[in-house]
Amino acid sequence: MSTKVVHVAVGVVENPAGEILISRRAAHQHQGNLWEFPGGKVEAGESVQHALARELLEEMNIEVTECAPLTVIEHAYPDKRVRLDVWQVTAFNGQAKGLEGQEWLWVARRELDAYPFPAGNVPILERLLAQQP
Ligand SMILES: Nc1nc2c([nH]c(=O)n2[C@H]2C[C@H](O)[C@@H](COP(=O)(O)OP(=O)(O)OP(=O)(O)O)O2)c(=O)[nH]1
Ligand SMILES: [Mg+2]
Repeated sequence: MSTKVVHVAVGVVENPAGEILISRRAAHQHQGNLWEFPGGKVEAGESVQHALARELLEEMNIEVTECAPLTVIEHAYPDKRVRLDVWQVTAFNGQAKGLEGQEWLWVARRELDAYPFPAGNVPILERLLAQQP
């Protein structure tokens, strides 16, 4: 396996109803068919916050206006290492849309564990479930 770590900006977007935005990875993608928090690779020379804003706009029509770092997770899949730089998006403009044709949903926090996510997401899910009032 390559020792290169893929740096990924990941957004946990919460709406005023307290629901969280999840989307489904396409079958052909790495960790295909699993659910994810929208986001994508940080490009060379780009800040994580910029990548987060760019990816959420490109994938979900969400314009980030307020965000805060939540956690950073390093995970090695059999074929790829990732660093998930996870941000909580607490304010945004725009209506969510699957701009890449992907399925997406607003989900109540306590229902997040009903959706299959990549193994690297386990610590994020634990954090979010622990945060609920
Ligand atoms: N966006 C996102 N990626 C995740 C999550 N969990 C997880 O392991 N990943 C992994 C899967 C991929 O290997 C990588 C993200 O890459 P990506 O395919 O979304 O990147 P991208 O949006 O820039 O897409 P592309 O243009 O390269 O196809 O991080 C998650 O919750 N959200
Ligand atoms: Mg992506």
